[in-house]
Amino acid sequence: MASAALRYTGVSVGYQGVPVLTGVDLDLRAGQRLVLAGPNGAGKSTLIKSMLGLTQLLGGTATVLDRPPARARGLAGYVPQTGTLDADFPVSVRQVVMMGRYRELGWWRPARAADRDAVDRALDRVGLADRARHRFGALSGGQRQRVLLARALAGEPRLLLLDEPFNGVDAVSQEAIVRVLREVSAAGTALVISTHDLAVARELADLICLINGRQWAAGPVGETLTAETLRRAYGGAAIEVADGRLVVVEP
Ligand SMILES: Nc1ncnc2c1ncn2[C@@H]1O[C@H](COP(=O)(O)OP(=O)(O)OP(=O)(O)O)[C@@H](O)[C@H]1O
Repeated sequence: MASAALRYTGVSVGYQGVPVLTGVDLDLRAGQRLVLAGPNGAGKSTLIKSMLGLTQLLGGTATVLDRPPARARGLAGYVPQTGTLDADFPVSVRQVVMMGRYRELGWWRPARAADRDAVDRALDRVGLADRARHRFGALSGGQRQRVLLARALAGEPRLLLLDEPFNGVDAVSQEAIVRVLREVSAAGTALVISTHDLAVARELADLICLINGRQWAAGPVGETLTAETLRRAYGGAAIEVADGRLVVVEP
């Protein structure tokens, strides 16, 4: 049984042969939560997409669930940045979550009892079972994000990738998402979560990878989110205030 969810060694990623992020070393195991932290444009989305084989690997070696990234695409759950699924598209919440079963099912086959059960469990988990028949586009931004999380969970992935899952999300939905992420990691799913919000990073991470064009630090939270590494990664002043929260003032 494979144990490595992710293994990156000296990885560079980019577009049209030009790197936007270099020097990435990652080792993620079952049940661990890795936060990719860095300012806007740091390369967080690019790095997450590389884990699905969607951006070009320009150097180093990368395996995802012990395979080349492109071959892990159907196996890893993915919650893209909000706005990538058109809210006007006339589909129900249940139909969106059922898309998470297409790997099992093939999109052309009718859903089986096991698929319907997985969809029910996923909707229940994010607290939206009572919205199953509602139109996806009629939900709030936070609820839509929970539906997209349910879609990824319906595939019962061993690795779950979330790109800025709290952007445009209200406090109630954020709390619900944090709770679910803790539950699924406790049950053995490895998580990668990108965020520019260091308070969120601190709250959720077992491991942090601090990036901005290159990897500046990676490891356990206490060793990684120091004022010094933050100052380097953000290129500005990082101030640790009295309650232990870090504030970054970008130049
Ligand atoms: N398709 C693309 N082609 C060329 N360059 C791109 C492409 N997508 C992103 N980039 C560039 O790669 C760099 C990293 O972008 P990326 O979206 O990965 O950062 P990010 O940390 O996710 O930022 P944000 O928080 O703003 O989404 C940026 O300089 C961006 O302009």
